[in-house]
Amino acid sequence: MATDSPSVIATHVIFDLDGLLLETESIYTQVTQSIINRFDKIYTWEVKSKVIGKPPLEATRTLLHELEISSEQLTPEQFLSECEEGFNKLFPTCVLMPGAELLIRHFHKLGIPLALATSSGKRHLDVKISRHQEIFSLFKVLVHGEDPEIKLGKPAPDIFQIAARRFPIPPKSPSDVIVFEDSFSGILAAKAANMNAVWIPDSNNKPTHEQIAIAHQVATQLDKVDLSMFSLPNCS
Ligand SMILES: O=c1[nH]cc([C@@H]2O[C@H](COP(=O)(O)O)[C@@H](O)[C@H]2O)c(=O)[nH]1
Ligand SMILES: [Mg+2]
Repeated sequence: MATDSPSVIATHVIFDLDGLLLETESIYTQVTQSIINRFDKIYTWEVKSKVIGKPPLEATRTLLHELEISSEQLTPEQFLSECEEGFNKLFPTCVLMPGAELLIRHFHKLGIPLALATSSGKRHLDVKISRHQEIFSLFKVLVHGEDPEIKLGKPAPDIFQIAARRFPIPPKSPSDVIVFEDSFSGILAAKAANMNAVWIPDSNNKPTHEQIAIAHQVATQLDKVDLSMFSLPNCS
């Protein structure tokens, strides 16, 4: 029988980190551009949209391939090591994305348990959240990209499945989980985990119609997501 009421009743939430909760993507862009300048390359959003969300080595391989920089010119490992100086200087300064704090506190008040699932390595994760300890203390689970249980990074589902398993009381089904992501790799990973995929792409990232159709919902900002489709009250 047809019904207007939503069929999903979400009980658990998993958030991505970079570009979703924290404004770190401009830092990645700035540091990357400073390194590829010597090859006369530009880090466009067309390239960046294929890179974001993947674990560091995989992301760097994609980057160098897309920019046609050969491993004779620069290896992925050399690139990552050159990034460290800029990352160490800039990550501690990163700020929360608009709506992030409001939505996190909204779920917390509703008693919905929260997990963080980031492709970022452990040390970078710690530096990024160092200025935001209070808000990240509301998360029950933190999974970073170097977790030994992760066999494959996003767009594979591993990181979201691991995060779901680690909740003190895990969800009864993956379809009870909402995943919030800013990258298309992350949306594919959430879908592969059979979870609800909510996409908040960067305003510079122009998703195709085919990509939009894959997400359960696409919104411009975290506090503008319509939670009624998951049987939850919206942020006021
Ligand atoms: O311009 C970039 N943005 C993002 C990444 C990669 O994307 C990850 C962000 O993952 P997430 O959004 O899943 O936290 C970073 O750790 C990094 O591996 C990158 O390499 N370059
Ligand atoms: Mg992200």
